[in-house]
Amino acid sequence: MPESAAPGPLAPGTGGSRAPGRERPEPLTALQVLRELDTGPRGLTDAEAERRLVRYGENALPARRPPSWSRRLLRSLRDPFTAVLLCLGLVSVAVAAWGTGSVILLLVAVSCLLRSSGEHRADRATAALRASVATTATVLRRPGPGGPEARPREVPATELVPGDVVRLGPGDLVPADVRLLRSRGLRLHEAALTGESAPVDKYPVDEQPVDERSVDEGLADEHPLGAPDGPGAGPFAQPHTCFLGSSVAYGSATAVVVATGARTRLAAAHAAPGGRRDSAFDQAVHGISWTLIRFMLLTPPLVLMAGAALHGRGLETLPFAVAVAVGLTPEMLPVVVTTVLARGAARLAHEHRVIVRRLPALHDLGAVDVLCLDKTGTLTQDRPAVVRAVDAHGRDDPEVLHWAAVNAWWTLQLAELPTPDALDEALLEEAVPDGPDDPDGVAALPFDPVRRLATAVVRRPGRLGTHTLVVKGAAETVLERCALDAAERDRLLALAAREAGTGARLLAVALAERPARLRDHTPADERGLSFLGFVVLRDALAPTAAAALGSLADRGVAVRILTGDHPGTAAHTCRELGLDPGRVLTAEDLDRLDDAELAAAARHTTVFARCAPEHKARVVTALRAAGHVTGFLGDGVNDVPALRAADVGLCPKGAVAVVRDTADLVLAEKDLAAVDHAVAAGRNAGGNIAAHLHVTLSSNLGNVIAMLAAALLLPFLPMLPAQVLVQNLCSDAAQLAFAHDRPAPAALRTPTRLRHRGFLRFITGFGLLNAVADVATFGVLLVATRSSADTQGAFHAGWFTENLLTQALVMLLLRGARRYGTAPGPVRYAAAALAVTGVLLPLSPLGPLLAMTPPPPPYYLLLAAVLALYAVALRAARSRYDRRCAASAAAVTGTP
Ligand SMILES: Nc1ncnc2c1ncn2[C@@H]1O[C@H](COP(=O)(O)OP(=O)(O)OP(=O)(O)O)[C@@H](O)[C@H]1O
Ligand SMILES: [Mg+2]
Repeated sequence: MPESAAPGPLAPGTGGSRAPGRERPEPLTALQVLRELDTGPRGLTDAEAERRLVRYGENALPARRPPSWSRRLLRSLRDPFTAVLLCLGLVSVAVAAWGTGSVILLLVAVSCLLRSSGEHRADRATAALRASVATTATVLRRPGPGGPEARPREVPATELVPGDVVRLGPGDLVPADVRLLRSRGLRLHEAALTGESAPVDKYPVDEQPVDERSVDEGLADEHPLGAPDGPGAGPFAQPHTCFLGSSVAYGSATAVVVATGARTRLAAAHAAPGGRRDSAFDQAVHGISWTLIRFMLLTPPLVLMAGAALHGRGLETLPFAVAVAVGLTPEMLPVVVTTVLARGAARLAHEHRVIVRRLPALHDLGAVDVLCLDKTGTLTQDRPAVVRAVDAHGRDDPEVLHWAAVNAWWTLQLAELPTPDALDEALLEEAVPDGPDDPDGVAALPFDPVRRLATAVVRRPGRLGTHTLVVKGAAETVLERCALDAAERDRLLALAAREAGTGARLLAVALAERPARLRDHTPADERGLSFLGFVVLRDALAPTAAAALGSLADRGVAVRILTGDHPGTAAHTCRELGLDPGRVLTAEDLDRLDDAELAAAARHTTVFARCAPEHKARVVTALRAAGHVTGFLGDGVNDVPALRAADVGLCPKGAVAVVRDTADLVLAEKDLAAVDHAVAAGRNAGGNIAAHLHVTLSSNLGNVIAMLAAALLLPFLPMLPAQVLVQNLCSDAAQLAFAHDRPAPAALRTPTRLRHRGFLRFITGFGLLNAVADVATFGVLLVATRSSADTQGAFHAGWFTENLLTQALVMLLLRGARRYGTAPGPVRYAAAALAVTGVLLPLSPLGPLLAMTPPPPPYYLLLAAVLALYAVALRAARSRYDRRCAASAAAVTGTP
């Protein structure tokens, strides 16, 4: 292979270096590109592909490789709490408060280490499963130079090399940067590259651009998704090149690989594909974090100013102020979150073969209260079988099946689809029309889920000068294009509805004779057809679908079915699965509703039929806008926009590549019951994270308020900085138990959702209650330590003990007995250990080291009384809170 064939200068195919000075350089023709890459239309030989793999390396983006340890550690520093802690640590070091500084930096280091090891564990747990659903590419390769014809073959996408000839079909990820050689109705999703959400037309250099055609000949009204990208939309605006990071929305193509791995445009642009909006969890945690961080940043200056104004203290209070701010931080939050999610993900992978591709999605899944599902391939097996074929009067007619098979055969042959569509496969199982008396293919427009039609143009033997258009597709779509009067059309629609009502899938078939021509056939030609009949097919239910729907209902997850199929078929499938379909809304109905009306309708509608991809996404968006955390489970290329729109996207094992790449969770077994396990794991994780946050922040906030009050009133510091930090270390260690907690099964029966505002109200209320207990102790201490020799030391020791004991009480009482039952578990043990530490540490040899003196014995009696009162108040407040929550949850959710 000549040096000039290196993909660098050629990729991606503008030939720009040859035409300096010209505005839009003429792109190389397909033939020139093949020659430059030293390959041919039949692809590379196996030996040559191997040589090039050694030379160019694996076709993998640097960003996709698992991150190194150092990178992981650095990444965990980006967490806002960790960053603030780090700043506080540096401030302490700057004012030479070495003790405070080193404790804080130790906290940061431990938190980062624990966190990265959690992530590493989760990655390792899913690595093998990931490999089992890795992306493959359909490539043409030959055994040797003079050997037999090249055959399309699946290889892992990482093994592609420049010069490989690949085939692309609907739902495929573009596996590298490729130049188109041939294409049929190809449209790509380039959203991950350009942000443009509408699919973009792509065509080889030598062909007439599809967008010009569409204006000329009426294709524009066929594609409600809008006009394609114009020129000048950045580095990805090249109609004849498809870039890594995009995926095929419609149509098919044969293309030659021009650049792989790090040499692709995507790698050069340093873009990470598939960036998504914040999920419900991200938003909640983000909101809470920033409120707290504002508080934290405010605390030290407040303490300093108060100290200066009231007691004439100077900068020497800074370490104390910093320690108080640190006391407020839930510094173990990132660790608890990562550990909880990583453990949940590892267990799901191990026990139920579910791959969690984005860790926070697990928490989101726990909060999901509406799950949208597509029908074909998710609830059914997507292995349709032909039952019969009927003519316009419902009589059996083999001719209909024959023409449907002709359409399937020639769209498959001419569109060079890597894999046939399931319906086409079913037709071809009945008959392969490639005998000498069968028609010969001329052109094809493959099926796409927006048009819901596939057309083949054929030449029939003995009919010179005419072409036959063979059209098959959804009943309404085909009938609309037939030359029929309204009454006859209605009669046929009713016939279709009757068949669909039995759960059958339908394909309508129609023909048209047209004078032969050289010019391309377009959708505008699919008019005035003569109707032939229907092919009736049956698609069996997925064996575990009914059970999965049942358990979702038990868990309080409302189910919505969004399908491209006929409303009758969808409703019947629902009934078979034990779900009441109610009134079915069709895409036509949806188009008449504005967003608000749709959100209202989505509350009561279970089935949405005849959905184009955009309709599915619209329903999901409407549900989210109505306040539901919405999941989407789908398998086809028509599900991609909805998967992107949902809070959590899931897909079954058999999903097309782009869906597997978009989904947050992949079920690696063809077993829908795994969804139920995943939801339970999500709620488990969400519940633990929420419990941790509630407990930690309420007691932290209480402590800080009390500490500030004491700092204002006392002539000495209420606690020394070292004491605050040690107390903090003890409670942090105890908090880690939340990462290993096991909620009671009762807690997994409802979605777990963290709401920013409700949460802040909770911690303020319980924080104030905690502060009241602290201030009461403060009074008790002043009385008890009055006669002590070392008043300050005894006061500090007394308060240290009280702080840890209240914290232990909060851990036990605030996480909710209902959610966690009364069985002993990690949190109980941790709380007990914390209480014991609180009592014994000031009495141990460590006490004097931290400048603490044992308080007088009567103090413990008084403290016991304060704690008993506090426990009673805490219990009562928590029960009241639970009752109010239950009432408002019922009012908000209703039955969506
Ligand atoms: N290969 C095909 N050729 C012609 N028509 C087809 C083909 N595949 C599907 N159709 C028609 O288009 C309709 C919609 O198909 P689409 O793929 O959008 O949804 P689906 O697979 O039935 O449903 P779901 O969205 O639940 O997966 C089908 O009901 C069928 O009538
Ligand atoms: Mg599907």
